[in-house]
Amino acid sequence: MIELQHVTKIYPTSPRPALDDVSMQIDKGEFVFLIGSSGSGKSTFLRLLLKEDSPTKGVIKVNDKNLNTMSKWQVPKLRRTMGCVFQDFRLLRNKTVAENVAFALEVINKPQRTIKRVVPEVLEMVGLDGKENRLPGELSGGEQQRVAIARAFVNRPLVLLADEPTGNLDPETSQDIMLLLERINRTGTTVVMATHDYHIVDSMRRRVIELNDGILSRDQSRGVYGLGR
Ligand SMILES: Nc1ncnc2c1ncn2[C@@H]1O[C@H](COP(=O)(O)OP(=O)(O)OP(=O)(O)O)[C@@H](O)[C@H]1O
Repeated sequence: MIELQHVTKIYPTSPRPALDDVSMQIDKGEFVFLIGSSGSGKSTFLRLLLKEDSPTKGVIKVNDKNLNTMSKWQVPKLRRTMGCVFQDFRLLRNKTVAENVAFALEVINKPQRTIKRVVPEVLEMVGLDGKENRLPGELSGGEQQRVAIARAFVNRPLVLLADEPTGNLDPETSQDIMLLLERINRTGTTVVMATHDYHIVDSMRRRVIELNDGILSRDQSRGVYGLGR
């Protein structure tokens, strides 16, 4: 599903590699935590998967497609197979909950009748039915993140990439968001989540991949945040 072979990323302005000879494989349906201190390369890893940037060396494959040799016109198709969720929600402030989710389908030219059918379905799934006409500013942080997850999932991506999705939420709301991500994972969607939240990692016991100054320092199934915790 996701494969990295000896991937190195060196930014022109920075002498130290952001990723240094990283190899790994993530299979369909896995739930993976990507951990590591600030600057260890987690966001770089996610950006390379989305082909927002290219590796300096090495090969990245998503769904058996080599990203290095993929032509420009194939990139939107690649991105359609990957939903993204961020710490800061990134919702459109002047669109309602339903419009935010519908927008993700409009930009890929889904027919209106499909949009009318699937938007309420996904909003119900994330627990937001009854709030479809609210603006993001009229929602709590946890509810805003649910909208962002609905938007990322509405097109049933193969992979959900989440960069610190609970970073702005209190512990209880974070737990609710994790239950939702687990539910999405149970539908067969691979979830890769970068996080600093050790409570969540320790309580879920999923695969943990740790980066340390760009080097893959740990890959553990049913892992915890810090060894010896
Ligand atoms: N566009 C860029 N240009 C130059 N250097 C960069 C760029 N983006 C990231 N870096 C550097 O690459 C390294 C890895 O950064 P990255 O953002 O991937 O880390 P991270 O693990 O996601 O950090 P955080 O947990 O703080 O989000 C850091 O040393 C950072 O300064």
